[in-house]
Amino acid sequence: MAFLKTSPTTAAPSADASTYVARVRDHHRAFGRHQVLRGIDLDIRHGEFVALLGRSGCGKSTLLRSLARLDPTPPGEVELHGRTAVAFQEPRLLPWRDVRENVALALLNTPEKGVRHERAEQTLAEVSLTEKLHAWPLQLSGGQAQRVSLARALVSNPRLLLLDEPFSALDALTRIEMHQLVIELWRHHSMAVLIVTHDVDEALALADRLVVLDEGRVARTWEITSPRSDRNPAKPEIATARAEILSALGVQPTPPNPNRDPITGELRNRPDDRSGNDRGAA
Ligand SMILES: Nc1ncnc2c1ncn2[C@@H]1O[C@H](COP(=O)(O)OP(=O)(O)OP(=O)(O)O)[C@@H](O)[C@H]1O
Repeated sequence: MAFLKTSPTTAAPSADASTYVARVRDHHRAFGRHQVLRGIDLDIRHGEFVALLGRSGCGKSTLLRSLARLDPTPPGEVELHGRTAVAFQEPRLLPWRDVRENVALALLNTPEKGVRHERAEQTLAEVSLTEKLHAWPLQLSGGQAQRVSLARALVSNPRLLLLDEPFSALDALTRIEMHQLVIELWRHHSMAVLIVTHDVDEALALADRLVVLDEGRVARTWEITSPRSDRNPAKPEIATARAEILSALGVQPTPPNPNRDPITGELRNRPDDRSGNDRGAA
């Protein structure tokens, strides 16, 4: 049974306009004489969850900004079929607006204030923040602020949600909660997601396809076919992909510890624990 399929191709399989939400073709981007993107080819299909990895400074955020239309892109290089929205590592909330207003501000094209507020309230309920509608951003925890940021991105019902290292400032347990939340939101909204992350395990836990950038191009992609509930890093298939991805990133892989809980990261059995509590029925 193939849990995991690795692909040596340099780009995603091509798709026609009805199947992709974004198509990037031979995309270049330079800052002065510094050429950052050198011919990116990437398709993102509707409803797909893609993780973008690469060494620091390789151009991940630059590509994300092109997809978000935050930077100018040459005609034909970045084609989008549907609305995009972005959430960044820092929640970037306006401190002088309450939580509901921060989310409603993403609906500037909706003239009726009551409708904006109603949609903001619905989206904040999806991220379990109904009780914080009238809180100020400074009163929120880091995880709550990031939930507001997600709600602000989702309220316009994007077809492509772009996440730029959204969880890297959060503690381990909050990150796990946020992973579960993002998967729920992704399923519920039937949108595509592109997440930029440095964390290979996060990418393996979340994404259907992992894309590694190197020297301004797509160096390699991995298609992950196993269900998310079955992506234990100790499994040989996942461990192999992990090692390949780390190698593509130029990192010496460390073997996964079979005694470490894949979800919480905690050690389940110490080496000297001979109680057999965790061995199950023979
Ligand atoms: N507005 C800008 N002006 C000049 N140089 C820029 C600008 N934005 C990005 N760069 C440069 O482009 C390169 C790629 O930056 P980018 O932020 O896309 O990398 P990254 O892969 O997201 O890095 P990291 O993982 O560290 O966040 C870097 O060398 C960066 O200094």
